Amino acid sequence: MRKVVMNKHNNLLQLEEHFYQLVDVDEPNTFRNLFPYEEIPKIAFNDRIVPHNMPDDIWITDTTFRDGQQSRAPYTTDQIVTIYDYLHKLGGPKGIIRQSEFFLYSKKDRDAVYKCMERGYKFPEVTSWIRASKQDFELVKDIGLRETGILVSCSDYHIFYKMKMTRREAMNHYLSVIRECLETGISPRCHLEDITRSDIYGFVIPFCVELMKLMDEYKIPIKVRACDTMGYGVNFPGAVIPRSVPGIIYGLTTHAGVPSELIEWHGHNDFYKAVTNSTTAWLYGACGVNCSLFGIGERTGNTPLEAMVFEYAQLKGTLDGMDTTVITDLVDYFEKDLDYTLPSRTPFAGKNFNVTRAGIHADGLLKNEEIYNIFDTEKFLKRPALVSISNTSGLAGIAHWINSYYRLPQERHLDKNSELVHKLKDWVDEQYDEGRVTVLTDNELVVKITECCKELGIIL
Ligand SMILES: CC(C)C(=O)C(=O)O
Repeated sequence: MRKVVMNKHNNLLQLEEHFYQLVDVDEPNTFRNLFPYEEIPKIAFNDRIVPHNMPDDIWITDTTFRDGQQSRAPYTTDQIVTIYDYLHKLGGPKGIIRQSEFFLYSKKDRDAVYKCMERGYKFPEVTSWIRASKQDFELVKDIGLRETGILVSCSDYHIFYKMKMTRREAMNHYLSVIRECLETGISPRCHLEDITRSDIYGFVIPFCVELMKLMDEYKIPIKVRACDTMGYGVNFPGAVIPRSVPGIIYGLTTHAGVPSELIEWHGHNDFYKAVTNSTTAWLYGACGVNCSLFGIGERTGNTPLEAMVFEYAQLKGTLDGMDTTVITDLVDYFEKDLDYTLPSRTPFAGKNFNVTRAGIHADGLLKNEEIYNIFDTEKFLKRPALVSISNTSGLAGIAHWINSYYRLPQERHLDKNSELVHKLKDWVDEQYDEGRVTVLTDNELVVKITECCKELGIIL
């Protein structure tokens, strides 16, 4: 079959014989050159450069209640509904957080779905994740959902070792399940598990070509979720597939003909690349990136949803109505109600993400907050830039701590010449001279400041 490939401006990119046939190998291709197992995985380059192709509309989808919940104690129904409310508010009226996926396994799972649907929000749309069986497709339909996720693992690790099938058998099996889903009138979202260890041209593209044929036949959208299950994806220009995120997205759009709006990237953070890989997927043609709140997900976690909110704003130059302050409300909710404390250095969310310690930095912060703060964190996250007090804080750091902790208006700001600041600095130095090795807590500082204020006859 001949295949004409155009870009979005209708220019002819390629005219080629369409020969992406399934390569039905006898032995699994485990890409031992890239994944030797007894050695650290390798990143190889062929220097093939893929063009940027960011869709005009990009969005975030959420897996807090699916991949997220898989890796922690289950949320109660009320907790799910509360988090769902927050996601709705965070995503804003344009629904930048477009969908959220839910298990349907137990009555409790289904109750949560009903309660979230009762909210009547357009966004995030409630979608499901099920065992791929006729009975479950009927369940999805009965509940009133439009789309469901189906597992279609695509690497030979899964096909040969887990499913004990050949590629042909796996593909036929997946296609018959997807056909069954379409027969029920439900739109399938195909989770291509372990895509970054799969044979892209020998399995993934031929399979997706078949999916696109089914989509044509049934006139029901079929989504392709590219799952970087083990976090092996890389975004470096010229890296080889299957590790290359640009290469995978290019293959899906250009060779399998999957439209951008039907492609999602699902990343994991095993090599610290979940965020950049997701941004890369956007840049090279996927409309959706699938994320979980605070990155809570299997092992090292998924792409943190809050990070992609800020990636979105940086790429698009606008938040498009997203309310970023909700991120701080969610942090408080997770800490107070779910007893989940985020690592203190977690970007945008951890206790210390915008806390400066060293005296010399605090001095800069005091002169102009922009020197050591990433953006107006008070405006966007209700989190003013802070300095914490330790042996390296210096007078400026102490002055800044008092100004921000007591929220003193600009005209009452203390500077490093203030008597109170000097008194406190003497006390802080004493603490560390006596061998203290930890940072001073807010409470300790407040007690000491109250005492000093009394002595000096000052009211803050
Ligand atoms: C189970 C699959 C779909 C997944 O979440 C992943 O690949 O990370």
